[in-house]
Amino acid sequence: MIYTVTLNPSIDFLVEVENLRLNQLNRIKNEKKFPGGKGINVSRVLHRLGTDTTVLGFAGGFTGRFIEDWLKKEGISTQFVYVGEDTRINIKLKNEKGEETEINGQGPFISPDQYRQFEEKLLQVKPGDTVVLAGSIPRSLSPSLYEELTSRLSDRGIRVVVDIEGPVLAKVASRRPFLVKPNHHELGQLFNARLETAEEVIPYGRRLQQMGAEHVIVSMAGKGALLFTPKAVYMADVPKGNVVHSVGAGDSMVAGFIAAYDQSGDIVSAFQTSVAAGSATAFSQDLCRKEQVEHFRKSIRLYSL
Ligand SMILES: Nc1ncnc2c1ncn2[C@@H]1O[C@H](COP(=O)(O)OP(=O)(O)O)[C@@H](O)[C@H]1O
Ligand SMILES: O=P(O)(O)OC[C@H]1O[C@](O)(COP(=O)(O)O)[C@@H](O)[C@@H]1O
Repeated sequence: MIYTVTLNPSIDFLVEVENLRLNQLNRIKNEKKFPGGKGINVSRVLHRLGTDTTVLGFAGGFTGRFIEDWLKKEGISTQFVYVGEDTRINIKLKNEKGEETEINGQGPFISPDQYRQFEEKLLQVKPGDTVVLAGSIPRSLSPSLYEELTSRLSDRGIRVVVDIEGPVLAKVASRRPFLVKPNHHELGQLFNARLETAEEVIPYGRRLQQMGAEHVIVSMAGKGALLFTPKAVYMADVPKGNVVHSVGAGDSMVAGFIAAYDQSGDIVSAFQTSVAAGSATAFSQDLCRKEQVEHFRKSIRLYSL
């Protein structure tokens, strides 16, 4: 079973505004609401790809109910711990030029007792299961929580995948997760470097892997993606297409990789599916669908570097 952890879920409020002007009234041209948060997106894509998954995390108020109801309708099992304040709403704003601006909320307060309830549920996982720890850690919880959970779970034979930005990423890498997936900007921030090209990314991807992560995927939006395994480095082209909204594209990569690896045990082929899923989501309003992933997968070329 693949368990995803979203400590800070969200409703993603996608809005399109033409000629956005500050200090004036703007009207929305198109709007959509989706359940969001990295682990939740991973589970939604896993489910679409036919892989069993359970969502863990915290949910509160009317926004928390919106997410839980949506997942239930899609047939995805959830084990949320309920909290007193509302789950956050994240604004994803797109203008007429296709530029995307994100404003993410802080999220509700989690009490020590609520955290204990969550941990009890999480620690029921068994050797052979996969746990995805993804997205920001709420301010009321320990910033070292991902590192601690990665060590505890990995030591028990559980495959741990982590998607987090900031200094926590380096600390988590040293606890030997199965996979980490920063984008090139996040990787650059970690090492205080400006990374734009694959050549620039490669030494830093290697460094992150040498810190302890078994596999590293570095996505570079429309410029391709890199996979670092213990034996080799691979580069993938991304398919060309019209980007509708890239929210959840990175999460779809994580889901595509896990779903394909779960089925085939082949890392390189899983990377191909991962890129196909990322791009299929970027080319969609909501997350990708299985047929799209299968379609794009065929056109992705891989190079061993
Ligand atoms: N312009 C684009 N064209 C094709 N694919 C894209 C584009 N932007 C994003 N993607 C797909 O989404 C994946 C993740 O995008 P990226 O922006 O790097 O990550 P994140 O969503 O984590 O910030 C890419 O590897 C690619 O597969
Ligand atoms: O927990 P964070 O870092 O605030 O990120 C949450 C946001 O990330 C998302 O999961 C999207 O992530 P990606 O675009 O990187 O795949 C949104 O659904 C959500 O609003």
